[in-house]
Amino acid sequence: MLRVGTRGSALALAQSGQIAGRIAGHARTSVDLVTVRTEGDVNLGPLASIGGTGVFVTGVRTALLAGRVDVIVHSLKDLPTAAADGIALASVPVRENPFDALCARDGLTLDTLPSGARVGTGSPRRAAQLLLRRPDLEVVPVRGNVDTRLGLVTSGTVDAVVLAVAGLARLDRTERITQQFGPDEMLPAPAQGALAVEALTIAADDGPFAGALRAVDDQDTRAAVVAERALLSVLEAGCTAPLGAFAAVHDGELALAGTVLAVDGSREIRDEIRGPVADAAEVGAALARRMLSAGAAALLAAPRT
Ligand SMILES: NCc1[nH]cc(CCC(=O)O)c1CC(=O)O
Repeated sequence: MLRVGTRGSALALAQSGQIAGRIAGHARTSVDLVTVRTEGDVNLGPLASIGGTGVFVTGVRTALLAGRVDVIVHSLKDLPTAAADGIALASVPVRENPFDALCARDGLTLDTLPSGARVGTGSPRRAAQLLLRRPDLEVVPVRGNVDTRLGLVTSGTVDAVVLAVAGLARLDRTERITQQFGPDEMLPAPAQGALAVEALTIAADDGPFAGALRAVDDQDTRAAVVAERALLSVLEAGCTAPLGAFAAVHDGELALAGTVLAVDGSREIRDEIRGPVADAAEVGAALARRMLSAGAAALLAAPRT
């Protein structure tokens, strides 16, 4: 039996159940999904005021450290960049669609939304990139799960919301997408669309599920998210910073694009780099240093309103 710790949201259950089934299949065993309620699920205040996205992770990690579960599954973009003592990133499964999508009323797109249209997002990164291209839009802060946000469009509270394609796909809601953004329109959050499977370090190296965890690990996805998260970490930007990053492996080479913006979309520092897949962390750090030379720190330090 593989005991899998996860948050209890519909999205978390959908993605944890799927990857747990793959790991258990390799280990020829069954799955017990153990749901953990976290501070981020209970407290629906703005994320920045309750300790950032780390609030989703701590409770689930506690279950792992206490031995109540064998592995835990998170959205990798919700995982703080700092490593946790005794816990290993045992597996990074192949990433699904990493990009964001507009889910608007009446089939509207970023180009056809009327001036003053209300677009719901709680993400400074999404807000800044929307306003960079359409300063005439009104960004409305929203929180809650994927269906809650889609419901705001249905009810007419907002004209559109921006959500990760991966989350919409895992919940079978892609029919609500009116425009998929490419990297030129909106760079995703570091590691968006990727999952993280964590295990105790000793178990990841040598436990009964070590082989199965290695079998579902995808090296190209791991290199891409390592580069994206190295950029985030060297820029010392938290999860609420207006920062986007996207890396992919092409012909054996890693290509990474990054952006840092003023929250109101009035300024952007954007750059791209290529480098060896084996040096993913250094590729991300090198791009971060270039962006810092171009003035990124001033944008990240700007007061958030
Ligand atoms: N911020 C919450 C969150 N964390 C992970 C996803 C799903 C997409 C993913 O796996 O990155 C979402 C929803 C969203 O951003 O639309």
